[in-house]
Amino acid sequence: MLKLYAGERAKGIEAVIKASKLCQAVFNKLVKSQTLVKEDASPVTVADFGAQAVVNHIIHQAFPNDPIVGEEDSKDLRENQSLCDKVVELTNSVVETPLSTKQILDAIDLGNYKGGPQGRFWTLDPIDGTKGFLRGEQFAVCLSLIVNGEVKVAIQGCPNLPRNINDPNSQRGSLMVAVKHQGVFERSFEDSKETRVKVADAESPSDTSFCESVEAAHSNQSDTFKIAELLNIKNKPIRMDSQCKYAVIARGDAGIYLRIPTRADYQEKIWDHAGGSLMVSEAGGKVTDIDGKELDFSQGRTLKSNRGIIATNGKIHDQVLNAVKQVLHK
Ligand SMILES: Nc1ncnc2c1ncn2[C@@H]1O[C@H](COP(=O)(O)OS(=O)(=O)O)[C@@H](OP(=O)(O)O)[C@H]1O
Ligand SMILES: [Mg+2]
Ligand SMILES: [Mg+2]
Ligand SMILES: [Mg+2]
Repeated sequence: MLKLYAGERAKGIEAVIKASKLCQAVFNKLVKSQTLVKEDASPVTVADFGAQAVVNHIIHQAFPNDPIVGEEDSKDLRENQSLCDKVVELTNSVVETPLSTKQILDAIDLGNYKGGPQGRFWTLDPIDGTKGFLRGEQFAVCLSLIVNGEVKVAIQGCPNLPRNINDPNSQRGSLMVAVKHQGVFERSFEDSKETRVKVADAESPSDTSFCESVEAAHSNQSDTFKIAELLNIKNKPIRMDSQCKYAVIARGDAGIYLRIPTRADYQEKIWDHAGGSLMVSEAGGKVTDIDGKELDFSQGRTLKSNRGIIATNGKIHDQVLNAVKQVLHK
């Protein structure tokens, strides 16, 4: 008998592999001047648009009734012909049948769904960690399926992630695949052989290391320093862009991922955390916000009822949560 969500899992893998290839192609011939800067000061490149067009097109063909909550929209492309032409060329280099400009812009805008508590929808971050992507470091193509507010399927392509975190020269490229109640698996982009992964065994925070954003604006690094000190963590933090941090927790490379808000008014986006939270919980870990509340993906495009993120191997979650509360409530 076919497993639950087998079709969604397979299509998701196909879409994320194609989008990841597009991102790598852009990186290899990237000209910095092609980068636009959005209002929220996060950069967006032709690869973000192209990857969203590819994934949305493939998902929409396979599941025409499913809405999509995607990070990007086509507004900037509709106002910039040369940028638009580049996105069209790139997209058509990875899809099977060439698409018209209109089809590509419309595919990008399929990502305009508002989300919410009922029914099923996909959420896509075509490139998470755009800044890492531009530096040739970590980024991820993140796609998940949410049903009645619960994340059921997560596919995350991490083209630059070393398979062995302690060996930067080890093979790069990790594709993480999780389905609720079916575990989380890692594979390469070329070979479909999957290996089940699980979180680290550490019983105490001091036996592990923590990871956090490269960008000080995304997580308060002076607070995380104090939290690590309180938990007696001697290892240096692993600073890494993107949801690759969740993959690192799920694979057991680190025991803690902290994302401590730097501004009271920032609402985390669902596409930045949906896939990662399923991966970590399916690997045996735990993900909450900094108040210990479960992440609530039924609130629309953002996690408006949560503040910040704590992801751990599970066993040490309460200890980490207590330390976070102590430091933040001082
Ligand atoms: N102020 C603030 N606080 C928290 N998060 C923010 C903030 N501003 C932006 N973002 C989101 O951060 C996403 C990238 O997260 P990372 O963990 O990769 O950050 S970092 O690149 O390591 O700095 C990034 O995702 P992408 O835009 O997909 O790269 C943003 O959605
Ligand atoms: Mg962005
Ligand atoms: Mg993101
Ligand atoms: Mg993004």
